[in-house]
Amino acid sequence: MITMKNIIREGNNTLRSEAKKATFPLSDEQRQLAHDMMEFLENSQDPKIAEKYQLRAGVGLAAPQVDVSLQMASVLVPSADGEAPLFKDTIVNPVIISHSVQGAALSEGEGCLSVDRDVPGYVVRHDRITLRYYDVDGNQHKIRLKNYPAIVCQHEIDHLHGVLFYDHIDHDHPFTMENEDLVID
Ligand SMILES: O=CN(O)CCNC(=O)c1cccc(Cl)c1Cl
Ligand code: NI
Repeated sequence: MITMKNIIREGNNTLRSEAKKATFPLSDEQRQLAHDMMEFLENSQDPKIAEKYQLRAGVGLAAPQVDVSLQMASVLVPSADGEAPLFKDTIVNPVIISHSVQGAALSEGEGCLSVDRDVPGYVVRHDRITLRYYDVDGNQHKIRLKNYPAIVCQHEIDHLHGVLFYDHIDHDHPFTMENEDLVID
């Protein structure tokens, strides 16, 4: 199972590299990694398991964060009411093919398992995206996401291109937003 010791931190070059595009069929090792990444997210969102293994909670995890330079990220965005997740899948070779002009940022800012410090500020992203990706079986998907799930997928896609959330924060005006941009609770 993946635990915090498997997650690389700032200073490791893999985190700032362009991850390699996956080719299909994925190797057994790559399929196992996808399983392990999703399992980590489920574990990290279970208070008992997270406490037992000292896991920081996450709603996404990208392969570069476990030192694998591959364009693959698992996303598990729970719903507020404990029903079906807002989005759950492992996205391979994801591409944002269109997006809203309107931006959005989480009111709480963002955090990252690869960044061992709080970096306050609004991370302004696209509020709505059309995402094309492949699942681990090589099936192509084209989906539209908005608000929280859209923001999480953008955070993960950034990891595949060596970008970290605080790269988007304007450190002179960390909590300034354009008029039309949304602040999401
Ligand atoms: O790349 C994934 N992580 O670093 C896992 C830890 N961070 C989060 O779960 C997280 C927290 C807040 C906002 C966003 Cl957008 C995300 Cl993604
Ligand atoms: Ni992250």
